[in-house]
Amino acid sequence: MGQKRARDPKAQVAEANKRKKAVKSDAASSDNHVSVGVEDLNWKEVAMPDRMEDAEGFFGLEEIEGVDIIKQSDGGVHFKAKSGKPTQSIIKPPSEDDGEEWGGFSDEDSSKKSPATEKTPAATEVKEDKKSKKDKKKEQNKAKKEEQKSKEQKPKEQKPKESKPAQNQNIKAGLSFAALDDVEEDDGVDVSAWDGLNLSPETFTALSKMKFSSPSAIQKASIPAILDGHDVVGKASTGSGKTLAFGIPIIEHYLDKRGKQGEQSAESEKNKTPIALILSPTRELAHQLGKHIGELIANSPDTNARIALITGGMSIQKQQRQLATADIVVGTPGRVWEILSTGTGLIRKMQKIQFLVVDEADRLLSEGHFKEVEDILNALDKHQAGDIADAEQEEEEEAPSHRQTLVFSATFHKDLQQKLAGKSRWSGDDMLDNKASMEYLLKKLNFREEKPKFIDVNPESQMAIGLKEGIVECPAMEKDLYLYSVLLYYPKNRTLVFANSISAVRRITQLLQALQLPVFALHSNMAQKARLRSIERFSSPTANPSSILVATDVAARGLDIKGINCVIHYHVPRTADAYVHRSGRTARAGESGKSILICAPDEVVGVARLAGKIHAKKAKKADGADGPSKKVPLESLDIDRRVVSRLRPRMALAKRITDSTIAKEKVNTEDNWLRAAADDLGVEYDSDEFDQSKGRGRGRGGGRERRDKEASETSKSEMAGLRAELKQHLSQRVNIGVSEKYLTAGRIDIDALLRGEGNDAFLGHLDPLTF
Ligand SMILES: Nc1ncnc2c1ncn2[C@@H]1O[C@H](COP(=O)(O)OP(=O)(O)OP(=O)(O)O)[C@@H](O)[C@H]1O
Repeated sequence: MGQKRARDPKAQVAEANKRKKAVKSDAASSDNHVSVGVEDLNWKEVAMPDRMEDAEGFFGLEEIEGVDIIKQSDGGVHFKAKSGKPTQSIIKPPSEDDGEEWGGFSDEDSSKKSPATEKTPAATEVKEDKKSKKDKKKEQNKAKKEEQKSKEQKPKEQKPKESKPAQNQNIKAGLSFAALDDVEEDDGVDVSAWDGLNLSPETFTALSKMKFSSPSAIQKASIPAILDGHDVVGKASTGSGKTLAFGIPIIEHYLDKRGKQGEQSAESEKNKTPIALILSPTRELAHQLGKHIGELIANSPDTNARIALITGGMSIQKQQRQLATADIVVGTPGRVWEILSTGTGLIRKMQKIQFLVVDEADRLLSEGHFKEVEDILNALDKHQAGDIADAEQEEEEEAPSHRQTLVFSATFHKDLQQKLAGKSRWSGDDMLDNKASMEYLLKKLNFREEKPKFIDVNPESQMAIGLKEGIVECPAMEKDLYLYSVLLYYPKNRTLVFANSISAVRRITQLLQALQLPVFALHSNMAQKARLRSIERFSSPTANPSSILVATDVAARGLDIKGINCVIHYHVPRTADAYVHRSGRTARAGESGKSILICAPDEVVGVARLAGKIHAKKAKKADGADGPSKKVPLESLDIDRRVVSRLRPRMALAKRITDSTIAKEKVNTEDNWLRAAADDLGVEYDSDEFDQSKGRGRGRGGGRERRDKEASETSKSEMAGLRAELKQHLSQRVNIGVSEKYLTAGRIDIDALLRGEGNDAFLGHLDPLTF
């Protein structure tokens, strides 16, 4: 095993005398268990690469062969000769040069300077030093493979408990000395549970550093299948690690390919083709996928796979440049197609990908992305094609693909699932209706195998194990008030609130802002930078722990934000799948979390049906009988009505402020638009006249328009008055009359209030909410 270090001339001088002593005493000993310090080793200068462009990183590097590393209790490292080798073979022999100051680089091989070096027992290694770079690489690869092999053969119980696998991987051939420093600080975890998945040492190191001590069920099942070259359709609950289930095999393929090709020359770098295309339904998810796989790469020593992020809302030119040298492409279908179709030779490059990943497949293959996904798939499979004209040629039967197709989601429709699993036939006739169009795309995925491997690790439930589900019933017109109450009941919780429309997201955000809660918005009408900023502010570790993100379903899929403890459905989700994905933003990676539906009386039946559908299999199993389940999966949460009614005045004021602000914005936008139109026509614009001609205030919808107009006419001073009044309310007690405690302007810590302070009487019965 070889080691490298950065050469430090000063340290050489300082250690010279000490080294002489150590050399003498160790040379006298024939015991190969003797350990020596870093400066006692017989370091050899690393040969310069053939091409000067590759030289960066080689200057000043020295290496040594045949040593084992011994970690010291004080965190430092010592070295000993590998078993069977004498200590002398690794230590620097006493030489006249020892006391000399290092004079910088010279054309001469430093090993030639000292005749003594040539006579040492380590002379064979000096010769090895002169070997061609190619030979060295070969040896390194061989050593790496052997190391990996011996690791796999090693029975588990022989493995040390803590940190060892990471260390073993870190100290492999070819690592820089800086990486060795990392070993000392390495607080990685034992990753022996990943044994048997046939992963590279680099990936072991990365997993250890990322503290992923064991694979999740979907990772354990999918990784070997993908590494074996199968097409895989993977289904597993939200937050169960699906990204790395396909991310790890992609990186393994990258490492393998790199190992076979050796060092990338500048030329091959220019002609390089990506190995994977990962398609995601939303920009945020694409960014997250890139980040997550990027973390794996960053923690994997000597792994420089490049990721190109191809999503809307960002500079096309930059993305085109990134794509030219990318190993992995992650993107949304619209932008990916835009770039592929306008670039030169990009389609041809992309046709060589080894992996096509369709994440959140049931959404990606259905909603809104149909045309672009179809275009991309068409282009990927036209093997003789070099441009779009070819890609758009008439349909022809395509040969099975050389690439692997990996399709992942937490939810697949039953019949879609059966088709993916090859259990039912594709219908050729009805491909034009809506539902069939998804089938059409699935067929277009062009799996390389007749039946992809269908891996469903949680057939009973799509919901995460640590998730608790509750429902709060309230009058239809009081959802705002109940939302506010629930938020107050859960202080110090990072909460994601889902609404069904962009306008509702805007309104709720403003309302909660007026109530002085730390709230951010996320919807698809926001500029991309603002979207990312909202997520960043909501999720950053330094963010207020009570942060609230109000979002449309753009945030429902895939987003992995640490520390979301609670998901609130302000509007009932439109489908059972949407409920699963929304709720899946909490209770991720084995954590616990709560999902709360705020429900008007007329929504209850629909919700019960939805919940029944999701929990059907699980409930049946619990009941131990066939037929409809008797168990109600959602827990009904009672909020003390007295608390709610005390909050009502705050809410009324906050609503008036919000309605006025929104109405003003609306009137301004309308006015600006009409003014511009009148300008274009060369006529004078009079808003009152326009209102009269439009019949504002009369007929259907007139009441609403009148209210909007009135709200928009709230004067500045009236607004200031409302704000002052609200401020006063927020600072007042919401006192039921018994306790001295009160709900303050912010959000009270009810747990703290309950701890030994006897506030049940004040806040009423709170137990059901602590589900
Ligand atoms: N083996 C592991 N051990 C511990 N944590 C893991 C492991 N693999 C992944 N994670 C973590 O689990 C979280 C969820 O992973 P990921 O986003 O891949 O889930 P998912 O199954 O794709 O979820 P969704 O269906 O919502 O998209 C991430 O924070 C990730 O870092």
